[in-house]
Amino acid sequence: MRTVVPVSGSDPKTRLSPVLGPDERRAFTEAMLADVLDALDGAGHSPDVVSTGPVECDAPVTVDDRGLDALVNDLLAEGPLAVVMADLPLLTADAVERLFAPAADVVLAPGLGGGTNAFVCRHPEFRVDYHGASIRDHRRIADDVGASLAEVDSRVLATDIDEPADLAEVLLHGDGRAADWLTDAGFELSFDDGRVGVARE
Ligand SMILES: Nc1nc2c(ncn2[C@@H]2O[C@H](COP(=O)(O)OP(=O)(O)OP(=O)(O)O)[C@@H](O)[C@H]2O)c(=O)[nH]1
Ligand SMILES: C[C@H](OP(=O)(O)O)C(=O)O
Repeated sequence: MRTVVPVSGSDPKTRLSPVLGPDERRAFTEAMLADVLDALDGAGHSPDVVSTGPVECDAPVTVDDRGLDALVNDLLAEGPLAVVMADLPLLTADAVERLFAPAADVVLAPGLGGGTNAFVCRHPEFRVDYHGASIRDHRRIADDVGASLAEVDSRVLATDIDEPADLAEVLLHGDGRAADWLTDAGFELSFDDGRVGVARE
C-alpha cells in the first residue's frame, strides 16, 4: 500500500504566525515531518512526501501544487492508500501499527478539533473532504460508499500542531526533532493562571 505524507511546504502552518516567522514555520514543519517519518520507518513503512514546495526530509519528495483534497482524491483513484499528516510530532511506531492493524475498508484517526490526521483506505470509492471537522464528513462518506469503518483512538495520532497553544503538547510529551527545535528556538512551558502554555525567551 502506498503511504503518503502531504506537506504544505510552500507556506506551512500559517496559524503559527503569531509565534513563528515564515522561515521558522518552514523549519519547524520539517522538524515535525522528520518525527512523522521516523515513526513510519519504525513501523516498517516507507512513505513518500508530496509537498506544495521544496522540503528537506529523509524520504522521496514530489513537489505538487494540487490542493489537499484534489491531491489525495487523485491518489485514492489509483488504489489503496494511507495518508499520514506531517504535523503529528508525537507520533510513534506503535500508533502507526495500530492505524494499519484493523481489517476495515477505511481506518480513520481523528484529530483534536475534528480533523482527520491519518487514514488507511482499501475501498475504491472512498474519497476525502478535508477541513471543517472533516472526521464527520469522512465517517459519512465511508458509510455512503458502503465501506466498513474503524477508528483509532490514539492521543499521539490525534495531536496535530495547528495553533500556538498546541506547542505545549510538543514540549510536554515530545522527545524528537520538533521538541528539540522548539527548545533550541527558546520556547519553554509557561504556567500562567493554572493553564499550561508556552513562552519564548
Ligand atoms: N501537499 C499538500 N499538503 C497540504 C496542503 N494543505 C495542507 N497540507 C498538509 O496537510 C496537513 C494538515 O493541514 P493543515 O493543518 O491545514 O496545515 P497547514 O496548511 O500547513 O496549516 P495552516 O496554514 O495553519 O492552515 C499538514 O501536514 C499540511 O502540511 C496542500 O494543499 N497540499
Ligand atoms: C487537513 C485538515 O487539518 P486541520 O485544519 O483540521 O488541522 C483536516 O484534518 O481536515
